[in-house]
Amino acid sequence: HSVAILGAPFSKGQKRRGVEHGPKAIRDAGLVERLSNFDYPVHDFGDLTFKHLEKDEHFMRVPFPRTVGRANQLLSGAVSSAVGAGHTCIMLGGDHSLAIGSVEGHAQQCPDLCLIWVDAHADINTPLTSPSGNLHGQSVAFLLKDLQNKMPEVPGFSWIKPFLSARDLVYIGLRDVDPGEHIILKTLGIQYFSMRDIDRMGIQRVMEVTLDHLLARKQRPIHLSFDIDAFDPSLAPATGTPVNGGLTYREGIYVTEEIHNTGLLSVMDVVEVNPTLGATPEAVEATSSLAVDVIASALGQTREG
Ligand SMILES: N[C@@]1(C(=O)O)CN(C[C@@H]2CCCCN2)C[C@@H]1CCC[B-](O)(O)O
Ligand SMILES: [Mn+2]
Ligand SMILES: [Mn+2]
Repeated sequence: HSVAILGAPFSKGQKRRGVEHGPKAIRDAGLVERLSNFDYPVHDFGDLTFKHLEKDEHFMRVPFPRTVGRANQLLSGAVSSAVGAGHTCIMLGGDHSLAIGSVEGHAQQCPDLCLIWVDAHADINTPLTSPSGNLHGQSVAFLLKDLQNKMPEVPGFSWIKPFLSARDLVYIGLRDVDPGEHIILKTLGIQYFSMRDIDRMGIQRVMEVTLDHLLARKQRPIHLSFDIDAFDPSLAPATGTPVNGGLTYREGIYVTEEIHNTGLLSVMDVVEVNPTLGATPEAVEATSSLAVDVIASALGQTREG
C-alpha cells in the first residue's frame, strides 16, 4: 500500500486566521521523514491551491459558502484521484469543513465506506441550528442522507449529493455538543462515545464497540476524520476551538493503532492545527508533532517495536 499526502491550506470554514498554515506546520514537524521509515512508498502531492471567490455573500448566517463549497469540490476530486490510484490518502488541513470534500471524494471510489469522527465536537449543525454559522461545525450535515430534509440549498454545494447513512458513522471524543446537534444525534440514533463514555468504558472497549458497530456485518474501507482538538488542550494547544478534558496521548494513539490493525484505513484527515494560535513556539511544535504521531500510528508505527 502506498501513501499519498495531500495538503489543504484552507481556513474559510471558520473565522480564525492561521489554520491554512496547518499543512506546512505538520510537514515542518517531520511528517515525510517519519513516514519514510515505513517500507511502502510515500508520495507528497504538495498543497492544493484554493481560490477565494469574490462576491461571496453570507447565506443565512453562513460566511463564505461558495468559497468553502468550491474548495471542497476541488478537494473531492483530488482525494478521489489519490484513492483511485491505490493510495492510502492523508489529507492535511486546514479547518474541518474540508471533510466535506475529503469524505465525498473518498465515497466516489468507496461508496460503502464507514466514517470514524474523532473530535471534541460533532460538527453536525445545519445552517439553521449552527450558533456560529461556521461551516467547519456543519461538515457531517452535508454528508448524511438522513438530514437532507433538514438542509437548505447552500450556495456552492449543489455539486454534492449526500450519501452516508447515520449507521455508518461513529464519533469518539465528544465533549462540546450544541443543543441542536444533540437533538440530531439522538433523533438519528448516531453511535457516539463522549469523553464521559471513554471515562466509564475505557478506550479499549470504546474501540471494540466502534469497530464491531461499523465492521461486524461487512468489512469496508474506513475514513478517519481526526480533529486535533480531540486531544486535551494541554497536548494540542494550537487549535481554534480547544475544550478541556480531552483525549490523553495514549488514548489517541490507541485509537489510531486499533484502526491501523483493521487493515482497512483508506483516508485520514488531520485538521484544525492552527500554528498561529500556539502561545509559544513549543506549543506549536507540540501540536504539530502530535499530528505527525497520530498519522504515523494510523499508518502502522507501533509502540512495541
Ligand atoms: N459547534 C460549534 C459550531 O460553531 O458549530 C460551536 N463551538 C464553539 C462553542 C464555543 C462556546 C461553547 C459552545 N461551543 C465550535 C463548534 C464547531 C467546531 C468545529 B471543529 O472542526 O473544531 O470541530
Ligand atoms: Mn471538527
Ligand atoms: Mn473540534
